[in-house]
Amino acid sequence: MSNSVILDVSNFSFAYGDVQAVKNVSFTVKRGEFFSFLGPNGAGKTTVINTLITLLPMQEGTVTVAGYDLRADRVKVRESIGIVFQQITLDKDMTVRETLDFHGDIYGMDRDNKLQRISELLALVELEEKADVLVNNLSGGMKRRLEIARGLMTRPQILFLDEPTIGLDPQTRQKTWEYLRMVNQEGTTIFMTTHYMDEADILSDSIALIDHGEIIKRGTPDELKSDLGKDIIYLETSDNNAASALIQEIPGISGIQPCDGKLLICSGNDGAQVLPVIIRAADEQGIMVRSVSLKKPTMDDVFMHYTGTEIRD
Ligand SMILES: Nc1ncnc2c1ncn2[C@@H]1O[C@H](COP(=O)(O)OP(=O)(O)OP(=O)(O)O)[C@@H](O)[C@H]1O
Repeated sequence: MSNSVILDVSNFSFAYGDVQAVKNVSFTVKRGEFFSFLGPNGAGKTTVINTLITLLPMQEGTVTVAGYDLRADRVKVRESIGIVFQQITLDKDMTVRETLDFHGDIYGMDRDNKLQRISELLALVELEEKADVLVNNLSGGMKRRLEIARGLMTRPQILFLDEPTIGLDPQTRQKTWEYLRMVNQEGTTIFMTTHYMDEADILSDSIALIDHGEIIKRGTPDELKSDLGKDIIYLETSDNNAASALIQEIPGISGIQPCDGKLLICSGNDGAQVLPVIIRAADEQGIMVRSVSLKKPTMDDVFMHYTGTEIRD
């Protein structure tokens, strides 16, 4: 394994009885990278992350985390990682400071190191003024920040976050993104699962798209978007099948597929020039165009293109 690879997943599969949740997945994450696992509900994200953080037993394949084998060195893996779960897992009867202190004790941190880290982390997540407030009396966003701080107590090499902003309001999501960026800039590798397109787009150096237990695409956000083409056209017609066959023949069209009653058309050329050609071709065949929209590719379009569906909430 090269030094720059901190997570190496090779031919990993996982089944819950008859349900094959993850199918022969392979990928690597580089040290220092902000990596996102993006996929709809039920895609297999939590199964992968829970295996990597040793909550689920390792089934098929080979995985190394921070250089440690996930089967042979589970304790070493645990010592190398921090975890922020999908659900809030804080003890509501502890104060903010006690939460961090207790976590340090569980991991056997010496007192000086622990106190130093608590003060650094309270500053990082801006909870200094809440240090002696009970968790029960914190807002949802503050709780999330405290969980991030707790995940960082032991200076993990990788911080794993499962849907870190689920259920948060837009402002608190933005704030959480800021903290995660800071953490990453301090050198911690981040492995995040999310089903929010914007979150993956804005934060990640690298994204793996997962659906039905398989990785269907990997790349930087820019690569994923530009791979779709220059422009995206959504078209609804009186006969989408016939229109699709027609449009495929038009030069510059790099992809076309049905999506929620419309056609998602990827154009390698300027969409504003391609669009009149499409409409004329449809008109000549007696196909009525009911609606049309033209836009630059976003992560939503990337997802629609590769899964043929919108994110399922
Ligand atoms: N304990 C379990 N027993 C049986 N099947 C399970 C169990 N946990 C998950 N599954 C199934 O495994 C598949 C993957 O689920 P998983 O929770 O990993 O997906 P996910 O992408 O994390 O979804 P979400 O975004 O909803 O958390 C789904 O089909 C799910 O129904």
